Amino acid sequence: MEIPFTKMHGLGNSYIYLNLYQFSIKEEELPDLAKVIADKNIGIGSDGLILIHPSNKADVGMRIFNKDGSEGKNCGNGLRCVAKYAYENRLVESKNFAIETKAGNVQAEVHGDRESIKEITVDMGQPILQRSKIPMIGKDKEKVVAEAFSIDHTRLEVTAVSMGNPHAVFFVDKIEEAPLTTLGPIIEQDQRFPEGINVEFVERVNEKELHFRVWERGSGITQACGTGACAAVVAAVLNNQLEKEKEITVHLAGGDLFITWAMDGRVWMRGEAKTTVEGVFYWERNN
Ligand SMILES: N[C@H](CCC[C@H](N)C(=O)O)C(=O)O
Repeated sequence: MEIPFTKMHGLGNSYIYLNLYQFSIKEEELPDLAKVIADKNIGIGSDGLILIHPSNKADVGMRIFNKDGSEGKNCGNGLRCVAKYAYENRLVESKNFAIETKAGNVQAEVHGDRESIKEITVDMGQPILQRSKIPMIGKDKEKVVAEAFSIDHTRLEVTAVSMGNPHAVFFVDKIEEAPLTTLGPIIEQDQRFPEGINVEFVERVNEKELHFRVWERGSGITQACGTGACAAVVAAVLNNQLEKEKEITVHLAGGDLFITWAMDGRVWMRGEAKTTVEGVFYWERNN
């Protein structure tokens, strides 16, 4: 099967993008396709697969699949890339339009002209803070903020935030000492998170900056995570480390994102999106 694709990334968080306005693929084939296409040896190599599809709920639709073939419900870096692709390829005419995700619609705006889009702003909506909606098991109190969380003989404090997809945020004194590779995969699968979890370690630099590293559910360490950066800023405000309404620079491994948790409760994300490769993937279903 010949599959036309575009590889794009947001701060090094790369996905293979398929334009389902051009062709279709069976639903049951998507997890296997995501695993193969994201594999650097037998596929193209990326953090996962993203579908850009016609929508009857918004101007354009996005679905995200992780490296392991599991489907996520939202993807901040993916949303910026989808917005760039949709505007450049005239799937939408306006610079400001709605994108459907499995977590609901978001509003995106591209900045710059069609030939040179500088950056994209996305209204990521309100974070979800109620334990049972993260989801996280335990006594269902309003929020999970700096809750004692022991794992693998290590005592941590977790703040849980959903941006349509679940995030466990842990504050550390020095980001370079964050136990990302040791505790990331264990926390991802911990039974306290019935649907798994994206894991972020965050260091507060000052009242307008955070350092950030992530172990993603279904993809492992990535260079950046847009929904994770939003969750980190929300968690920092909840822990009285930052204030609402200020634009925070989140320093991720792959670069900077600019996040604001506005007084009305909505989270705004601003950042780049890049196209790196266009081509055809030759998929033999048995590999
Ligand atoms: N990299 C994405 C998040 C992927 C989330 C996915 N790992 C999951 O929730 O299962 C981002 O930029 O927001």
